[in-house]
Amino acid sequence: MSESNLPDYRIQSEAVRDRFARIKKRPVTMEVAGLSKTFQSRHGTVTALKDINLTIHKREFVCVIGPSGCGKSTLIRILAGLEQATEGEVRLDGKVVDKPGPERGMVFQGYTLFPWLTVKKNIMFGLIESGYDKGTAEAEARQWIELIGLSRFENSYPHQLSGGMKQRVAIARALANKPKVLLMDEPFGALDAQTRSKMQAYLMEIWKNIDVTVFFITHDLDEAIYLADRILVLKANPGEVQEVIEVAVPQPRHPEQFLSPEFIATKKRLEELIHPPKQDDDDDHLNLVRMVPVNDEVGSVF
Ligand SMILES: Nc1ncnc2c1ncn2[C@@H]1O[C@H](COP(=O)(O)OP(=O)(O)OP(=O)(O)O)[C@@H](O)[C@H]1O
Repeated sequence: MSESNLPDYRIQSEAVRDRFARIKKRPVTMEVAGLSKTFQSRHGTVTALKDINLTIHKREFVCVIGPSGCGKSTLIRILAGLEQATEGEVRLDGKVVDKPGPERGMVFQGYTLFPWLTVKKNIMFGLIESGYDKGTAEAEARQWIELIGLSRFENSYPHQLSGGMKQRVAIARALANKPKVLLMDEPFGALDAQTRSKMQAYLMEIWKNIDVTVFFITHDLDEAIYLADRILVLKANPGEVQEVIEVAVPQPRHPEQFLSPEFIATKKRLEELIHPPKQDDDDDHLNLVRMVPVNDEVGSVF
């Protein structure tokens, strides 16, 4: 499809409009209000986040995208309660977040499973911590292991699993505690392309069946469009909201939609926001100096 034939990325079909209207009527799960974060470093003050405002409704899937250094990880760490805001606040069901809590599950890129525990015991760990007796925790863990299709591996250790399997266990472990919000920081970033797309489809499938709100950071534009109801686009220096996009691609999502006009139009918009055309005065061009003479190529065109 040529660019001139693309629809405006903001145009929604009636079904998509209705879906967003329904989402907005749901209760607010998480609210980010006037959030700013500065760090003091050797080079001075870094404004990692500046005046971020966002309201996320129950069972919404929000993706965050932006160039390196725009504050994505800082934002998710503040939502997790691992980092404190300099200004503003985060509220979960109306309560201010100031420390980690069981109502927020986390899945990060590095496999955060306990290497010395089996799949089953990794999933049981949080359940026992939150007061389940061993028998109930074990029964609950088994249900999750079945749901993620790893029953044959319940007694395996993380090093015996592939990257995709480890992330499935990490997701199950986070969801077993029945969090209200699942915070995911580039959870599939370390996976090869094929495993990554399987994991995306798989996460969609789980999310359809579970009452959880998802906040998901990614560098991958296709991943953001495929997964998200809304995409929060940040810019760097300082980390500010550029745009919040309601994805016009209908739900439920399926891989054929990657070629749909709405998908391509949204991707084009994200590319414009994240990789704007270079200005002449940009100072990040390569300054290549030939270090050794390559006489046979002088004047040649290659
Ligand atoms: N503990 C810290 N001390 C000082 N500066 C920090 C600290 N943590 C983050 N920063 C700075 O804050 C800004 C945002 O960092 P952050 O890691 O949140 O960005 P990001 O969007 O997640 O980056 P990437 O996509 O590369 O992971 C960067 O300029 C970073 O150098």
